[in-house]
Amino acid sequence: MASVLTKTKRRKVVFPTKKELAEAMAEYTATLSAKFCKERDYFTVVLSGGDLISWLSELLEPKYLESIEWSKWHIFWVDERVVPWDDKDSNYKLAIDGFLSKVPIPIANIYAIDQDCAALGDAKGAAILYEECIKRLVNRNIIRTYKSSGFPQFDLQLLGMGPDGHMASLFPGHYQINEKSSLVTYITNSPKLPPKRITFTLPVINCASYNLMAVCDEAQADAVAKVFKNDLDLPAARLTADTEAIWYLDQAAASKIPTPKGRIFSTCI
Ligand SMILES: O=C1O[C@H](COP(=O)(O)O)[C@@H](O)[C@H](O)[C@H]1O
Repeated sequence: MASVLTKTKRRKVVFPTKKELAEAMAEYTATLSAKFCKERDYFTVVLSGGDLISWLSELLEPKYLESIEWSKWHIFWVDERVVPWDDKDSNYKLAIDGFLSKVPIPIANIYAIDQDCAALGDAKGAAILYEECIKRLVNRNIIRTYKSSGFPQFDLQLLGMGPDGHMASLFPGHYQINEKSSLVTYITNSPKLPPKRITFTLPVINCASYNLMAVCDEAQADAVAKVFKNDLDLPAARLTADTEAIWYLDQAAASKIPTPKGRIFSTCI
């Protein structure tokens, strides 16, 4: 598969509180769910780990729980820690406990890291099997492909960023950020524990139709400011999308980005 870089501009919305950010993220997700379920009968959603999962609980409000066509959702992970499924560090466990067990998405539509590789700590094997899983779903037309490139195109990815500017398990200064041909790669010396992880590669991440990056708290403010100064040493600064790459920030996370005076909500390109 040839590598692809899309060029959608980065946009941000700053919310006064985390709660308002979470509400907007739920509304954004529900709107896209309606669009894609209507257009193609499937909605492919990619989750990350971290704080994001707790914010997703806004989707458990009755207005969403009752209206979303959950049976059409297909769930993937942008990155996963290579630990047993029931380990406290597992992104799968985090999402199951905090969100997926509370919505009627068919279990067959939830595509976790291979259970045996996870239990054995086999990062390379897990990456190979996850890539094969994605390719099978492309062949079944559950996942679309990006134009003529053959790269998978997910409908919506919900992403987070660490204080060092990592997104998914693509870390600053680590070679995985430069991978151009694989769909899924792995790392065995992640600077953030646990050390073994698998991750979508940048071309896959940037092929998604919609990428929503949600970041809260002051600990991330320096990294957010660097992203908005286009410091490409930070993997998160390389985030684009086919249709929209949008950053949802709370005021603390956005506090070091210079903004015009007197605006609480700001949107900039
Ligand atoms: O390790 C990880 O960190 C990032 C960021 O997490 P956050 O708690 O700072 O939001 C997360 O997006 C990624 O999926 C996870 O594996």
